[in-house]
Amino acid sequence: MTESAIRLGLVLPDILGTYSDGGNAEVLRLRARWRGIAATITEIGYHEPVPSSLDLYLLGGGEDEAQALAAAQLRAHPGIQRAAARGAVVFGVCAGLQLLGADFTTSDGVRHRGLGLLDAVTSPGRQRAVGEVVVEVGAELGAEPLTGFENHLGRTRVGPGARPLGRVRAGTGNGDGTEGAVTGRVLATYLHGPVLARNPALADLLLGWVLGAPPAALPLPEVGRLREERLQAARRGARR
Ligand SMILES: NC(=O)CC[C@H](N)C(=O)O
Repeated sequence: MTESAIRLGLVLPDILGTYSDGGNAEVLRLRARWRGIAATITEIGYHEPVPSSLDLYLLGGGEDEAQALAAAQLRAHPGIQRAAARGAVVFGVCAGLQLLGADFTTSDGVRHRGLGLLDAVTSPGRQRAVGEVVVEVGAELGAEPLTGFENHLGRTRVGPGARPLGRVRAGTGNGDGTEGAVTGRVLATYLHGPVLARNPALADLLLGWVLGAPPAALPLPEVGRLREERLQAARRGARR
């Protein structure tokens, strides 16, 4: 990062905005600000140019049709792909995860090309995955279990060019016991919440990638207590 402020890009919030995933940008901005680091959010609307100059791009969830529109738009205006090639961070949620992959097939059976930033392919499952999710993640991603909720039909196969974020302990995730995908600085998950509000360690991991070093600790005991409650509730639900 060369500038003093972190430049966050909220990609197509007008069509990729289900379940308040846009809140992830706000969480990053606040967690930077609480440490005295300025951050700006650029909303990149449909039909607007997609800048390649930002530090971190966020893509949220969306219905099949919105997702197909978004993929076509972002392939035609490859600002994110150019930014990723020079090391910018890209973070996707649900439809965002699916369209960062090589391709995805929507529920009508139509296959769409993705942005090709993740070695992942998505096809429709037999039924929608809806509910709370708990994911165990490894030390390289902070080792804190992830919590969130999911609502998607697609099932995602992560290829050898990427790796899943972790193993599902409750819920469906990718559909094969794994959840999400990561390669280099491109990271994506099925979890809504907004997921970065529920999982501050994941928010700080992304900020650390932008800053070049992990940000200073930010103790917020209330957030920790809420997390513990949600994790316990989801685990209890999974045993039922
Ligand atoms: N919540 C979402 O983003 C849904 C993604 C995709 N349309 C699916 O159903 O699989």
